[in-house]
Amino acid sequence: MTDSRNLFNKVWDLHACQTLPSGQDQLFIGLHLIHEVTSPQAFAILRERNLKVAYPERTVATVDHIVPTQSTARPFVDLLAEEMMSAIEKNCRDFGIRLFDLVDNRQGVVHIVGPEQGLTLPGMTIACGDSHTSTHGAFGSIAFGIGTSQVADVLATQTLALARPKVRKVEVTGQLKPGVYAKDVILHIIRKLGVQGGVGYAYEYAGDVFDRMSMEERMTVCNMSIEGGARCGYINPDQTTVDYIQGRPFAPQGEEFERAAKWWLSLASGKDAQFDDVVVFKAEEIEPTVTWGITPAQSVGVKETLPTISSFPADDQKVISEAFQYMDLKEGQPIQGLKINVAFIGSCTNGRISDLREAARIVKGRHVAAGVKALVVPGSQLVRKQAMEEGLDKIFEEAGFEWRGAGCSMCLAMNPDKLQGNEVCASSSNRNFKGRQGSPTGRTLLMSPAMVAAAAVTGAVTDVRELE
Ligand SMILES: CC(C)[C@H](C(=O)O)[C@@H](O)C(=O)O
Ligand code: SF4
Repeated sequence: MTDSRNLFNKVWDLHACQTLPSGQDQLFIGLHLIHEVTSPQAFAILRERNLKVAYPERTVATVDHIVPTQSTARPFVDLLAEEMMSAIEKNCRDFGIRLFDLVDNRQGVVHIVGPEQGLTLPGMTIACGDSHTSTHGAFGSIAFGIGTSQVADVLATQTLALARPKVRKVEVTGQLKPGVYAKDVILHIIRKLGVQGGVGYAYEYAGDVFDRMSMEERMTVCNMSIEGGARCGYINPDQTTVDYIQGRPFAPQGEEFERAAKWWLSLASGKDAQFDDVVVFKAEEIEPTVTWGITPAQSVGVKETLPTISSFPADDQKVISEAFQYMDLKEGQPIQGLKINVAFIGSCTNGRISDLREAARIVKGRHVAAGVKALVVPGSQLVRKQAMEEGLDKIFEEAGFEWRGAGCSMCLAMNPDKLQGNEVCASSSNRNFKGRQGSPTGRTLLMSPAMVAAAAVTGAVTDVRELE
């Protein structure tokens, strides 16, 4: 008998304990990841109500947002950061939760660490008090961000009350052009479907382009699902998924692994799988993409000029002109050649080893442009170690980049790494909201790490293909 359910619905059905009177399902959560920003209040709720953590072995903690990337000496200079750090240390101790702290080389950005350690597996439900939890969907899991009170729910019950979203298949067919990366694919999808386009949906990314991608590229795509409004995004598990997981510390081993792998592959949406909606894009139409505005949908191909306000529907014109004003850019101007002040390579979107390799390849033998501050922040301590074994740190440093410790860094600037004044930052991260990078007037241009590298060495937005 063929199963016409897509992966999402198969995995959901397996984890739904019961339907609640509200119409929501009570969903069992296989893996709960926590970090220092959204967990303190949740533990406070537990303490207030005298509750225990139901399955402490199903929660894993790391620290990332507030971690300084230059010196991790304690106590941190920032007292609020020190308070959050001490809180997660105490909470994990008191409630028996595994914590990857700063002296543990498994520490890093939560969405880099889960997959790296083999905690993230296909067919799982994964929750974390962090919107970019969608990253873990790259493995064919249902993975989504939750709010602080839901973090408390998961800690206390290992379940959540949730309404089942619809599922949209987002297909990208054909072959990407050289110089076009996973980041460009997701920026293109968000540009076309909008930041609200995915509201009420889970996205299944399917088609040749995703089939050919490495796990790291798939994570880049799924990471930004939330920026397109989708609750989560996923890619069906295949041999690439299985190969990535094999041998990772928390993954099943030996015969158990073989059994698990068979099951993982069986979860993939079949040919007859049903979807609530299907959209199709052509890979050949995707260009190296750069955001120019204050939402991840406000982007253009590097060879394009910025849009005119009047080309948008009346309803959108206000926010578009607000974007032009904030970014201090003009309608119709080319994006290529726009001067930058800062280049940031890192984050849970693009802070993995393959991202650093690509950026280093562009940087090698070149130098950061005069007046540009450039930093590379590996997503985890293990990514950092791997990069150093490959000599990437030397390539970056010789080119004038700062080589930092692992953390969220300038993606969100809840730590000393911040933009100043109205600096323009070429950034490999995922959000370009007003003030996102730590200065209320700072300006962010999202792009692939290779494009950030190209901008760093030329001092302006540059088509990376011209540096090849
Ligand atoms: C701090 C955290 C709650 C936040 C998120 O939910 O995504 C952060 O990681 C971000 O990227 O904005
Ligand atoms: S790297 Fe950025 S997007 Fe990712 S968890 Fe940290 S702050 Fe959020």
